[in-house]
Amino acid sequence: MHNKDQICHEDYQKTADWLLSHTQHRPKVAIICGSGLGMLADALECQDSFKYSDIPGFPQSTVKGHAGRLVFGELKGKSCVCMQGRFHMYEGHSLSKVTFPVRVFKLLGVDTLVVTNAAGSLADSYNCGDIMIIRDHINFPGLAGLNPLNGPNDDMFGPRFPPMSGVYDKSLRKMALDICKSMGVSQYVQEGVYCMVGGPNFESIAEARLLHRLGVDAVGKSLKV
Ligand SMILES: O=P(O)(O)O[C@H]1O[C@H](CO)[C@@H](O)[C@H]1O
Ligand SMILES: Nc1nc2[nH]cnc2c(=O)[nH]1
Repeated sequence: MHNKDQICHEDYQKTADWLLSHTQHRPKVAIICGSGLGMLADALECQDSFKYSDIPGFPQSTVKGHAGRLVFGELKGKSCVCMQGRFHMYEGHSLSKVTFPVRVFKLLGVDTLVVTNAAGSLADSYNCGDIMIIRDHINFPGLAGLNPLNGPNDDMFGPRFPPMSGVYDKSLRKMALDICKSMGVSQYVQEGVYCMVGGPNFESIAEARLLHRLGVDAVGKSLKV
């Protein structure tokens, strides 16, 4: 049994099957391109690209500047899939819609997810335009009970009580930092704690102070895990 907001396994599978029958790519890596990063998808070679509105079951992007396209292709010879635009809670999507693509990616065979988004920095040492690699997160809506994992658990996607202690893979974080060093841009790269808030308003000064005191380095309205 599920209510009208809940999405069942067959719904994810239908979308995954549609995609698998419309592209030869079999990506192991998915990249969610946040605001301003959609051009990364344009760099993929041998592209197969689908408008979200053409993909059965896919939510629609309403944010200005988000192209609303799913792009399959090769990056440095590796097959990957990029979301040009993500879904946010403040757009009115249920959390199961916000996370719908990630579960579809799992069914496509993806085992590595790269999430990116625009965020506001709170750490004293950060400069405007810096890139922060996420080491850990605080999911404020999640702490208050607004969690995409609410409802019956689908064991195919993971356990009922998933640990959150190692979700931002240490070796991938090190790899990202090493690459930035080799490119000579490591002075713009930080590692820190990301906090998700519901939005759509930006934080008040008191809220920003509170988050800073809680150890938040960057804040945004994009759900991570
Ligand atoms: O990069 P995306 O996912 O668009 O999200 C970021 O940009 C939005 C507007 O500032 C916020 O939702 C923030 O999290
Ligand atoms: N302060 C702040 N800056 C942002 N930049 C992009 N998203 C956000 C946000 O949610 N808060």
